[in-house]
Order: sequence, then C-alpha cells, then structure tokens
Amino acid sequence: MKNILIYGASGHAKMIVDIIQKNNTHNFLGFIDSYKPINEDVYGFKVLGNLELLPSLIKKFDIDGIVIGIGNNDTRLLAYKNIIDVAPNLKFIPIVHPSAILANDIIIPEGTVVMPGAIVNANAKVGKFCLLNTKSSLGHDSIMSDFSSLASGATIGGNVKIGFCSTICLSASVAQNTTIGDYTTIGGASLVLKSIGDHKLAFGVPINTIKDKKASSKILVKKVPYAS
Ligand SMILES: CC(=O)SCCNC(=O)CCNC(=O)[C@H](O)C(C)(C)COP(=O)(O)OP(=O)(O)OC[C@H]1O[C@@H](n2cnc3c(N)ncnc32)[C@H](O)[C@@H]1OP(=O)(O)O
Repeated sequence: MKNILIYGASGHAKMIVDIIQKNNTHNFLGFIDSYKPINEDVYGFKVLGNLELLPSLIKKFDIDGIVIGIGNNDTRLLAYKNIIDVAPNLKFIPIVHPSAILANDIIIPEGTVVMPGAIVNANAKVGKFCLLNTKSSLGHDSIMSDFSSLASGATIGGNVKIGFCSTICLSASVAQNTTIGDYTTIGGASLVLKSIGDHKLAFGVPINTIKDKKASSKILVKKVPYAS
C-alpha cells in the first residue's frame, strides 16, 4: 500500500483517518500541520511536521499522496496553493466513505472527500477538492464546482449548479434548476428556491436575507479545471 499524509489535524482530519482505515487502500502515516507541535498525538497518529518540512518528509517516508483535511473551502484552497508551491508532484487522494451512495456514473476526482452517508445521484458532477459532508446529498444532473462544499445534511435538488468555492451549510436545501454563484454561502437550515449570484451570504426559509460577502478570497483564486 502507498504511503499518504493528511494536511491539517482537526476533527475533520480525524474523520478522514477513519475513512482511510476503513477502506484499507492506503497506508496513513501522519499529519502535516503548521499550528500543532511536531510529534503531537492526534487520534493515534503523530504530527510529522509543517508545510516547510513537507518536501523532506515526502522523500524520507516515500510519500505518494496527501489528503487536505480542511473543511472550510477558502482555507482548503489556500492549503492546496501552498502544497503545490512546495510539492508540485504530490498526488491529492480522493477519499470516499464506504457508506456513501454514488450512482454508477459518478467519478470522485482528486482532492475530494465524501463523508459517511453522503449520496450523489445519476449524472451529477463532483468537482476537484470538494467536500460532501455527512448525510449530504447531490441531486441528479447537478454540478459541484471545484472547492465547493455541502455541510452535513445539506440537500441539493436536481440540475443545480453550485459555484466555485461555495458552501451550502448544515441542513440547508437547494431547489431544483437553480444556480448558486461562486464564493457564495447558504446559511444553515435555509431553503433556496431561486438562483443566487457570486460572493453572497444568504439565509432564511425561503431565503430572505442576502448580503454581499467580503471578496477577500479572490486573492486565492487559482481555478483548477473540472474533472472530465
Ligand atoms: C461536520 C461539521 O461540523 S459541518 C459544519 C458546517 N457549518 C455550518 O454549516 C455553519 C452554519 N453556520 C451558519 O449557517 C452561519 O449562520 C452563517 C455562516 C450562514 C452566517 O454566519 P455569520 O455571518 O457569522 O452570521 P452571524 O452569526 O453574525 O449572524 C448574523 C445574524 O443573522 C442570523 N443568521 C445567521 N445565519 C442564519 C441562518 N442560517 N438562518 C437564520 N438566521 C441566520 C443570526 O441569527 C444573526 O441575527 P441577529 O443579528 O438578529 O442576532
């Protein structure tokens, strides 16, 4: 089995460790984390080093790939950018919990994490570095653009497009045939019945508050192409 690391050592990263152990397809060695001390124990594994040490750790431990264990989209995007700066040849391993239900045609591309009980229905497209958290669902013919995420319990109808780096928060629902713009956040337990543009924070049932978000994440933009 090939050796892999997780970038980040939070609660989200622990869930990824659990999936790697259940799938038993890769040998998980430890975490890369710039905020925790080296050798700290997290969920039975060590923090092996920080971003700066990553290139030497790749050589030392014959590392094949890494999983970005970060739930926040903007932070995951920044982590991706930082990793490819220091380790351009490292693979980003997709992670799928064995209880996830994927239609036969679904491909989970590099960097994407699919948590327990998530569902992806027929002809949906899941982008790179996405997160489908616990018991979220993506409807038929829908698209999750790169670096977007569904929080636990989010429900997406058929033929919906979720934009680059956008977040659908806990238990929110998005009706069929709508579009969520880039860098937009739909608040927890909200109901989206109409399309929403870029850089918005929106919530309500149905959505009744729409604010403009700070466009700080624009500086991080380095779009990666959809998986075909
Ligand atoms: C495994 C996991 O842990 S997955 C975790 C995933 N996390 C989430 O999904 C986070 C969910 N969080 C939310 O939905 C947040 O409310 C956000 C991100 C939409 C907005 O957060 P903020 O911008 O910080 O909004 P803030 O908390 O300042 O609230 C501003 C006002 O809007 C209201 N508000 C915020 N979000 C919502 C919402 N989803 N529905 C209704 N009202 C809301 C607040 O009650 C507050 O009202 P007040 O001024 O009368 O007190």
